[in-house]
Amino acid sequence: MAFPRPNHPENFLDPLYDSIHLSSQNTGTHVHLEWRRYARLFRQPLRTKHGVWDQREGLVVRLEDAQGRVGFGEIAPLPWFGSETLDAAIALCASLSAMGEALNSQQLALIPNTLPACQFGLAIAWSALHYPPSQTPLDAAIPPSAVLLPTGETALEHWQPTWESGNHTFKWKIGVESASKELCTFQKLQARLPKFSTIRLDANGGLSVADACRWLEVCATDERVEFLEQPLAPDAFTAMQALSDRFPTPLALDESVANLAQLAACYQQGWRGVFVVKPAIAGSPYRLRALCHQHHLDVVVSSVFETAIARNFLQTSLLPALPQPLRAPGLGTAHWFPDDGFETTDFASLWQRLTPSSKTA
Ligand SMILES: O=C(O)CCC(=O)c1ccccc1C(=O)O
Ligand SMILES: [Mg+2]
Repeated sequence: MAFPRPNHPENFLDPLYDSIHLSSQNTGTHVHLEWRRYARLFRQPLRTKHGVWDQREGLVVRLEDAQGRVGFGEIAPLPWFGSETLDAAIALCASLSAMGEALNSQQLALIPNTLPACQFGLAIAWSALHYPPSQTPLDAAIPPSAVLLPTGETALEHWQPTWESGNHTFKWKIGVESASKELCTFQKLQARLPKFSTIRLDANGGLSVADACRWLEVCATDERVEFLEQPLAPDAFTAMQALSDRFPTPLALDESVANLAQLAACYQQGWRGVFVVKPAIAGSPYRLRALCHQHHLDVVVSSVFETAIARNFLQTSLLPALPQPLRAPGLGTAHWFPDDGFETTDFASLWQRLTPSSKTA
């Protein structure tokens, strides 16, 4: 069983479900929470409009119930993208773990929407308690992930191994240097990428309307461009609607839809383009799944550089539960890290290597 069924007690994190079913015998079962910090250096820093990022920090969480069952989860906040901070996540974990025997599914279901990465991380740990993580998705065909290329000219030398490994969708960051310089580099990239590749351009909200138009004019002449992601800042929603009406290349929202409330709001305001969703910072994965089905959203499930714990959940549980057919997920980021042991699917051994939180908090 890859994903809790609608109607199943394990769907407890759905607030609607909770209000109806929290009286079930499940509520009384207490769990014990522990968490440990991790930090991973990138092989090379990632440059985006938001700045230079050189280290991914997060938490691995571990739930154990009275029967000795164990489930691992991961809290990987991205504060510069609008999620809570790592300190806020640690404070929540400290307060939940201090509850001792009083901690049960009800408290986990009450994590506020201001802590979306915590909602996600503890939901997947709860799920893993009941359904041991599998290594393979059960029912759906998951296309190979898009692979994130280095920013700038370095991309020109880095796409080939990806192509040879069978991933033909590339993602490239723009909006970092001047549009003229980046358009020039893009021309070289266009000349080198094979005919049957797919290109995603991600501006991280960093373009002016004028530069976005220059990019979209170029994109219109290259059918390999799948979409232009977040050309303008999130507050320029109306201008992005206007751009998407004016040019043939689809636009995708990312920063604009960092959490579930923003995702629902953009849909309500009429966005029918692509939604790049980062489940690890969006909130409850059950509510995310429900929203995607309810509105038939055109989503790309995207990485926030999580470890194998969160990524395994995305690949084996969430992706198969989303509306099919799927766009290529944006989970091709593991190659950004050296061989540091965080890509293992032996979560217990990963946990063992981390320092207990009493020594770091
Ligand atoms: O979506 C992908 O394909 C890769 C992930 C990615 O680009 C990303 C990773 C971490 C933080 C922000 C972003 C982003 O899409 O802006
Ligand atoms: Mg993006």
